[in-house]
Amino acid sequence: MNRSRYWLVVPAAGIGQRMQADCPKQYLRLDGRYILDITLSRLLQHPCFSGCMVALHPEDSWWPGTLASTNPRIHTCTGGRERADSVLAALAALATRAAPDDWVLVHDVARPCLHPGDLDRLITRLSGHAVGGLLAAPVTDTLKRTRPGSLEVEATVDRSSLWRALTPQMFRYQILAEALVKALDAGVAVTDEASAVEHAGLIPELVEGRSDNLKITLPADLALAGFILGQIGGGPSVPNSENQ
Ligand SMILES: Nc1ccn([C@@H]2O[C@H](COP(=O)(O)OP(=O)(O)OP(=O)(O)O)[C@@H](O)[C@H]2O)c(=O)n1
Ligand SMILES: C[C@](O)(CO)[C@H](O)COP(=O)(O)O
Repeated sequence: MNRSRYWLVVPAAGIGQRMQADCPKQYLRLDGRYILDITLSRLLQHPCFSGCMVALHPEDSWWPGTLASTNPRIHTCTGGRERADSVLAALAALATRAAPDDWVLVHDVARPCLHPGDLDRLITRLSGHAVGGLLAAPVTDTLKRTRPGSLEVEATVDRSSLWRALTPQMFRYQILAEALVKALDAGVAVTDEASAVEHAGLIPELVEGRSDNLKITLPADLALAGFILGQIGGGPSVPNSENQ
């Protein structure tokens, strides 16, 4: 019987530099709701989570105005300089509650369009796995490689085994915490959890996810996310009951 519990970690300490808005992008609104509230409420609709840790920027002044801040299931910690530092801070904040073999699902606050079917499939597929893995979407465009620092095409790249890494990324607590520390100590660029786990010599598994699990990054992404949410359903507010 699988006795591992499931914890949710949401890195939300970014400043959204590429969005060029007058607030961090997670505090922009879609249909009147903060992106952060939409993302958290979609995740917490799943009944598996024992708790949720959100990493916030040390100078975040928007959080107290969110719906999520009133939810007793959601806890916060101070994030770090890079995304990986924020994830590690959230894992440290969960250290007294999470067991080594428990699962941690890490999901970008900037991905509000996660489909509940994808979340459910990720959890179901990986629950018996020793390490964990991530949602990913196959690359569908023809890919070009340029010469470094130029726009001259050097080659067309074979895309048949290339995937776009999405979130959630789901790993055993101890494996992930140790892998992140090791990778950061080694100065490895850790843009997602899987890259740290790979650096530790372990093999994450991909679970195919929907390509519309968009990470809001540039100004044009905002309208697109609004459209996608309209298609897949915005979802109700964050449920308030704790699942222990
Ligand atoms: N120091 C950081 C940097 C990023 N993030 C989070 O990591 C996720 C993915 O990062 P990205 O899309 O790059 O967000 P930003 O860093 O906010 O954007 P930008 O790079 O344009 O500044 C986001 O949920 C972001 O809030 C974080 O928690 N801590
Ligand atoms: C974790 C991630 O969302 C996977 O696609 C991504 O790596 C976040 O960071 P990025 O700097 O925006 O690539």
